[in-house]
Amino acid sequence: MEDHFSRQINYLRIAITDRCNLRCRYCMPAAGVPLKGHDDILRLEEIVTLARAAMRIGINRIRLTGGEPLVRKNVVTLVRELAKLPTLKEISLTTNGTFLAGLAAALKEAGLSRVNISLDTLQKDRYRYITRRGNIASVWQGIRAALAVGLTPVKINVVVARGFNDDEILDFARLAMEEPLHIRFIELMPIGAAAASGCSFLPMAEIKGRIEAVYPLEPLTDLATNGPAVNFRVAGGRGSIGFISAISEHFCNRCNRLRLTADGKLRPCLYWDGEIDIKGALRAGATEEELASIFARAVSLKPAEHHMERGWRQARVMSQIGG
Ligand SMILES: Nc1nc2c(ncn2[C@@H]2O[C@H](COP(=O)(O)OP(=O)(O)OP(=O)(O)O)[C@@H](O)[C@H]2O)c(=O)[nH]1
Ligand SMILES: C[S@@+](CC[C@H](N)C(=O)[O-])C[C@H]1O[C@@H](n2cnc3c(N)ncnc32)[C@H](O)[C@@H]1O
Ligand code: SF4
Ligand code: SF4
Repeated sequence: MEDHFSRQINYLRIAITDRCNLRCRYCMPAAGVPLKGHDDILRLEEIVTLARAAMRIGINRIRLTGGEPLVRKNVVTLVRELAKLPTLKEISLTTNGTFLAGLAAALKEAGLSRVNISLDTLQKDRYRYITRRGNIASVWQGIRAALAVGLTPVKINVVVARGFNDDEILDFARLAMEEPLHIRFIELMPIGAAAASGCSFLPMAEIKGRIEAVYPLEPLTDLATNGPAVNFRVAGGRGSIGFISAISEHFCNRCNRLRLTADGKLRPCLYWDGEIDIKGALRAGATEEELASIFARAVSLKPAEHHMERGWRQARVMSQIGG
């Protein structure tokens, strides 16, 4: 369905849980966030019903996120049920990768198309510092498993902050030379815990400049995605590189998405705080057609662009929105 700014909205990001086994400094406070009660979270069959309704307004790609989507029980069953939706073209997943090794084969078999895996450092001790508890070896096992079972292209999400991990930009670029991985450098957004984390913004032009000084980049258009990244091939490399510059060069003019939070709110935009309580309508007995009209209303409320320069005054943190 087209929105008021002639953008085709065909992609739904579903946060299937607000829980996470990690506490990445730019995403969540150390103590975590107050979690929703069991009854407040959408049940798996409710997620499938809402996804089916979303298909009626032209959604044909779904990404599961969170929180950490792989801590949700029965995530494989959810993927299997979603994969049965006749007009769905793709189901993908954004994960921290720590539980992926044990689930990759089952997820692939259930119908998952591909995974994006978050990894902000290649250093063991720094990984534990950034995530406040994670074990980097488990992420690498997840990456290897994803490649082995064909959850490809495997994309690695690297949020870059000055003085935090920017000394590893070239190490990540080298990874794109050596491995069949798509490495995406992401500008830090001032959402949720980011401001209080002490992490400081590094503009994409600087990140890209540092890479290009060593590794020549050629524009790449054939990567299967309409997402926010601008992509490049690294001359002579096995992988590729993408840049997600949400602040310095935002991509809102080609926005294609809606978000559904774990507690059943539709968010027309990552940044704006306007939310529609679609869970309330679902539990009050709305028909699929009525639910589809709520999705259509969310599309009609999409803003032209974000205003992250105004900072963040909302109660939600990134893990509650799904990124
Ligand atoms: N500003 C903004 N950032 C987004 C949006 N969608 C995703 N991001 C950010 O982009 C980064 C990567 O997100 P992913 O979950 O991997 O999703 P994606 O980049 O859309 O995925 P692909 O379909 O593989 O391109 C995260 O930091 C997200 O918060 C968006 O609509 N607006
Ligand atoms: C909120 S996480 C949820 C999925 C999963 N737990 C993971 O980490 O991939 C989704 C994405 O948002 C990114 N993210 C979180 N906070 C961010 C921020 N302040 N700015 C930019 N990206 C952020 C994460 O790095 C991750 O790639
Ligand atoms: S970025 Fe993902 S893994 Fe890290 S705390 Fe947020 S939700 Fe958890
Ligand atoms: S910030 Fe909002 S309008 Fe911009 S790309 Fe993200 S969801 Fe779309």
